[in-house]
Amino acid sequence: MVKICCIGAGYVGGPTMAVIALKCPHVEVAVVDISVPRINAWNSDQLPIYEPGLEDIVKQCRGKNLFFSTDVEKHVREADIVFVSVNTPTKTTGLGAGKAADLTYWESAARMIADVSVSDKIVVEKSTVPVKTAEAIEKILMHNSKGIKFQILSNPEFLAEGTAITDLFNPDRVLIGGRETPEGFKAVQTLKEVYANWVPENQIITTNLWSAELSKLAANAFLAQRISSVNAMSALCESTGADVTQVAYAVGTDSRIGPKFLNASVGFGGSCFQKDILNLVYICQCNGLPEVAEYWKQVIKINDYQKNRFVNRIVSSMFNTVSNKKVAILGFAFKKDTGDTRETPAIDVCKGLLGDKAQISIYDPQVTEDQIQRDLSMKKFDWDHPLHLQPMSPTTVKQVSVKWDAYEATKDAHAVCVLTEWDEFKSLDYQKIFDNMQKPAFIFDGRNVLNVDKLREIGFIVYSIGKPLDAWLKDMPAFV
Ligand SMILES: NC(=O)C1=CN([C@@H]2O[C@H](COP(=O)(O)OP(=O)(O)OC[C@H]3O[C@@H](n4cnc5c(N)ncnc54)[C@H](O)[C@@H]3O)[C@@H](O)[C@H]2O)C=CC1
Ligand SMILES: O=C(O)[C@H]1O[C@H](OP(=O)(O)OP(=O)(O)OC[C@H]2O[C@@H](n3ccc(=O)[nH]c3=O)[C@H](O)[C@@H]2O)[C@H](O)[C@@H](O)[C@@H]1O
Repeated sequence: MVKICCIGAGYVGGPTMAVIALKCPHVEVAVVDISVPRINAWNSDQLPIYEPGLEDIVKQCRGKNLFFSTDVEKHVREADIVFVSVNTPTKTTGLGAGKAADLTYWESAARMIADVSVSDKIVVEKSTVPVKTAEAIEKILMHNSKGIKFQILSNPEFLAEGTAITDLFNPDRVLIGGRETPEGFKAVQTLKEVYANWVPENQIITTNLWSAELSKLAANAFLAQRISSVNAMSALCESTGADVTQVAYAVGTDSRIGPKFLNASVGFGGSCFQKDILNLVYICQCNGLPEVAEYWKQVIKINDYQKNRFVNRIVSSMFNTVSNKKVAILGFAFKKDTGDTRETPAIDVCKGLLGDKAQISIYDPQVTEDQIQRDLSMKKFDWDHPLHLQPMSPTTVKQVSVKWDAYEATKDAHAVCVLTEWDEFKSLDYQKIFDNMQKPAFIFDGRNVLNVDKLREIGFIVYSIGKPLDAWLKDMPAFV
């Protein structure tokens, strides 16, 4: 029986390995992690991450050919293929701080693999890493290997949170990069055979190592660039009376451009887009390509601009101050169908409003109060380290309260902001919400999910990203 071990039981390691276990009953899969609470949760009824469809698969396979364990060394030693899916955060100090990828966790995993191995292994980069990381990993493994042979493959993951299981079941492609040597080709073939259990062969792309590593950074950069492009247009739409949804539709029907990923928003979030682009920018700078670096940096700048613009729009609409006003935040996760808050635009919007002394009342169907308080008090990039290295008990931000109900959160509020596109926000009773709010009652829709005409009929002053402005908003000084 082929044995697979995955180091890192996170948003990627957990779902990816669960699907491999489901699709390959003849393969034994162990997912290991240094975080005891995380592994305990994987072995319980309350999985550590919320992902539609995941629980069913884990229940089907756990204890049969899918195991979660903190005994990292044992499972690595026994495995034929070792996936490494650990954190690759942005460096916060030292050389490349604020841009470069911090490979501390990757390096320690590689050293441990070299230490404990007693047989040849294929080591697979599943984490997103800077191009040429495989070279460094190879050096660590080779210099510590006591004669054991390792083949390094790059097999970046393209799943998106909230749709991870369907993405893994029907990936647009699986990408495998390896050394162009007989041993390298053989290793690529071995991994290809695993995926071929459910992915059509013509969708399994094989490349050299560097192309695979760079393609992952490139794909995320292209995706984020689309959002920044449409968000840049949204600002122009508001100034001109064009409607960004209509513009995006008209542009997206061009088959060369395509309709997906053109939803204007309060800004993109998630653990990877910003981190990976910053990393790309750093790599370009290190390779003497400042113009290319500047080009990609602009994607982040527009994203920051969009988040600031949203906060400024709220404050300027509300007589230029939100001091002591209650602002209800609907949605804190970085997108719907996930409880993940990493780099969610809600953090920046809330911090911006808190900076203007607002009282904030937050409701999200999947995010806990502890997580929200943690996010609002944590330093930039601290969130992307293993749990046990994060601040233990967050300082409570006093002007923030967290509710378990949208009606409770919006009661007596001066304004409501929709920051995540949860489906349930579309069908709330907005008449009831309006009746219980201070007047004038404002709604700022950062996701363009609400029925603007209906809200205006009820009496709300409505702002929707990239849509023609209410007369009220037009008359307010444009601090945006
Ligand atoms: N979250 C996502 O949707 C995607 C993430 N990625 C990439 O995958 C990688 C992992 O991301 P996530 O799963 O989101 O992170 P995560 O933070 O959810 O999981 C990483 C896990 O690795 C564990 N870990 C760290 N060092 C370890 C070590 N030395 N030994 C054992 N366990 C260790 C941590 O405790 C943590 O549970 C990152 O490089 C990310 O860029 C790629 C595609 C999608
Ligand atoms: O490397 C990664 O981590 C992953 O990053 C993204 O996946 P994810 O961040 O989970 O979610 P997306 O659906 O891409 O959304 C990212 C952010 O962009 C926002 N977004 C997305 C699409 C859109 O049209 N507009 C928009 O504002 C979302 O609300 C969210 O905040 C990519 O889509 C995955 O392919 C990739 O594997």
